[in-house]
Amino acid sequence: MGNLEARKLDAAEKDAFPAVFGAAFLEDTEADLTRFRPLVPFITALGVCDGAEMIGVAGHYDLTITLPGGRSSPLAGVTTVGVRPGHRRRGVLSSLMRRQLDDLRESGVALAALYASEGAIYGRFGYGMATFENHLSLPTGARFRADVEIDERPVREVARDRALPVIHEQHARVAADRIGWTGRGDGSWEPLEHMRQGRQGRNPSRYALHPAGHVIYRPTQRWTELGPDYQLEVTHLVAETPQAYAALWRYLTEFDLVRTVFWGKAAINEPVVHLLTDPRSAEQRIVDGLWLRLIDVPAALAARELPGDVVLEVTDSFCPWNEGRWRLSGESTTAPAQLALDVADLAAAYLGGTTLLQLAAAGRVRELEPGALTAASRALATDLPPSCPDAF
Ligand SMILES: CC(=O)SCCNC(=O)CCNC(=O)[C@H](O)C(C)(C)COP(=O)(O)OP(=O)(O)OC[C@H]1O[C@@H](n2cnc3c(N)ncnc32)[C@H](O)[C@@H]1OP(=O)(O)O
Repeated sequence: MGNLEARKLDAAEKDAFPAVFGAAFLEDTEADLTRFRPLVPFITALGVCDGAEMIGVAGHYDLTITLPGGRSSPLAGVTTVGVRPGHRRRGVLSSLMRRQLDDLRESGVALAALYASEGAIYGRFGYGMATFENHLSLPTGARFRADVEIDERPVREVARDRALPVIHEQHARVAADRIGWTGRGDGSWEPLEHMRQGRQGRNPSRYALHPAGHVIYRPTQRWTELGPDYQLEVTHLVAETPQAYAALWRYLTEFDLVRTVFWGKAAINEPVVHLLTDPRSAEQRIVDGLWLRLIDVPAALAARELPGDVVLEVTDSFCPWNEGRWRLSGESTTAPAQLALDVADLAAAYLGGTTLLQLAAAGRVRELEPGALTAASRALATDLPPSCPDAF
């Protein structure tokens, strides 16, 4: 194998991009590639070639993310990372990550985030687990408490093209104050959502609108000797009020033929559990969600406008420009460090999804001056945990 240097792909080279990504995920039939191609124009793509053959790719979308405090920050939504089987464990991914983070730094983006296919891949590149998601299942017929208030205006099934404008408006209003929610301004959301529909034999999505919320879901039809055993898989559920939220869940849990409603991207504190007479009827499993990378530590800290003034000693072996002492405000300092941590752990705590106290309990954060750990942990913590309902 020759030179493994990653480089930016021009428009013509990007034609090869879907086939490499598809090969990496063993999803490269013509139908797979056709579904994926409309996304390519939205992706800033990097590739690694072995001679004339492209063997590895990585890309990103230009997204935004809502930070604690309500500010929206640019976010590189890292996506479509893959190396062809037969070319792995020789540094192709490392070369792609190197180039991607260098390019993003040069373009002035302070944050990158991704969903990891496997949990052991991205920590070495300075990504930390910043949000968690809840694989939540509810049996249909789960009873709501008698005092739950429901916005009784009807929920209606609507065709995709009529639903999307309403969905985008509702999402934008709600996303503005939900920590971790990504913005859809680059136009990639619609082709992404469309691409997922037929993926891995899934049924098309259905769109149900309420005047103050919506749910997008996919049914799976199954019949057993005892009758129907359908599942509804929610992919998006957005409500502008608690009463609309209750209306959407009632809609989902009262479906004829359906036995289970599943949502893989529920929040870890998903309010539906508090609507139920028997909260145990909700099955919940917490897994990692967004992995966040602070590409520019001082800019990222400044964007959060944190209270308190603790001095952090940050290590970052993959992006050494971040190493050094930083105040929580993002200002560089020569004052003695009060807390020492790696950039991946600062990223994990950055949106409030993990606290520094939790990380310290695992030995990942060292307190150098008494009191500094609690002060910094409180400064970064948020009242509600972050979540991110969009996949990319
Ligand atoms: C955001 C997303 O798109 S996530 C999707 C990621 N893609 C996939 O899962 C598709 C299937 N897998 C692949 O295409 C490849 O195996 C990749 C992209 C995960 C890794 O590519 P490679 O070129 O083999 O990685 P590379 O050789 O640069 O490995 C760098 C280091 O990460 C480690 N590593 C790589 N992949 C994995 C893994 N899946 N699990 C654990 N460690 C891994 C390597 O062992 C190596 O460690 P070292 O530095 O200690 O030797």
